[in-house]
Amino acid sequence: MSVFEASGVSMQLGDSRWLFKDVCLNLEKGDTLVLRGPSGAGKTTLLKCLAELIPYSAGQSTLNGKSPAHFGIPIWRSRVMYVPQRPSIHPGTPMDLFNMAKKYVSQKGKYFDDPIKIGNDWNLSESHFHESWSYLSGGEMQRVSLAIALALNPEVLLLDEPTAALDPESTLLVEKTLKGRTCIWITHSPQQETRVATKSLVLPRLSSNASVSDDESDGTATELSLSLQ
Ligand SMILES: Nc1ncnc2c1ncn2[C@@H]1O[C@H](COP(=O)(O)OP(=O)(O)OP(=O)(O)O)[C@@H](O)[C@H]1O
Repeated sequence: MSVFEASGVSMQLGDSRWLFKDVCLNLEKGDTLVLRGPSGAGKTTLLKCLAELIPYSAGQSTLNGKSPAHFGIPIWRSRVMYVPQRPSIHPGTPMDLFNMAKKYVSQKGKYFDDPIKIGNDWNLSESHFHESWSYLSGGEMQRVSLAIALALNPEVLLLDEPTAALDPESTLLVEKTLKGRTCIWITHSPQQETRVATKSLVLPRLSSNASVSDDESDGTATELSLSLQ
């Protein structure tokens, strides 16, 4: 059985144009599905829909055969976790965020990894996790956020250009760590797709002129916030 399945996922914009229509995908354990397509095709929006961070027009997803309603939306978001390309700036330190997020995702038998250990593999030091977010560079922030998401051990990671801010060396280190994680991975790099994909999906651009903000969060989207947008 697939770990994660989505079928018929569609998003119609306010002026009735379709951003994407009837998206179907499935992930077996350990799959990396690369999601690519032109800018504005709706890749980020699709990941947010799959994480149940924003409402969508049609379609459904299941995790281990069970619907978001079965888990409840906050638990779903902790199991099917969206990791934004650019994390928002948070108050406090990355470890404050990790400790806060742990409380939200805590379930019986839940196991957490150490984000600092993960970060060490990516040339980050412990101090990066204990200083204010605002002191981190873009690339440090991206790795720290990703390390926190990994340490929370979601079943499915929804990765929005997870190495976009990284140099080539860090990119390869992150790819190595992510190998074997069940994930959907947005990238614009064909080379990266060749390295990481076990399957691919292209989202075509249906709507050429979408302009409304995509911030339709229902307000509870970010309790966990690695979905921190
Ligand atoms: N609810 C909405 N109403 C209207 N437009 C929307 C809505 N949600 C998203 N859009 C628009 O749809 C487009 C798709 O945005 P999205 O960020 O998902 O694309 P993308 O494929 O990830 O692009 P990129 O590769 O540039 O990151 C954007 O123009 C966005 O503003």
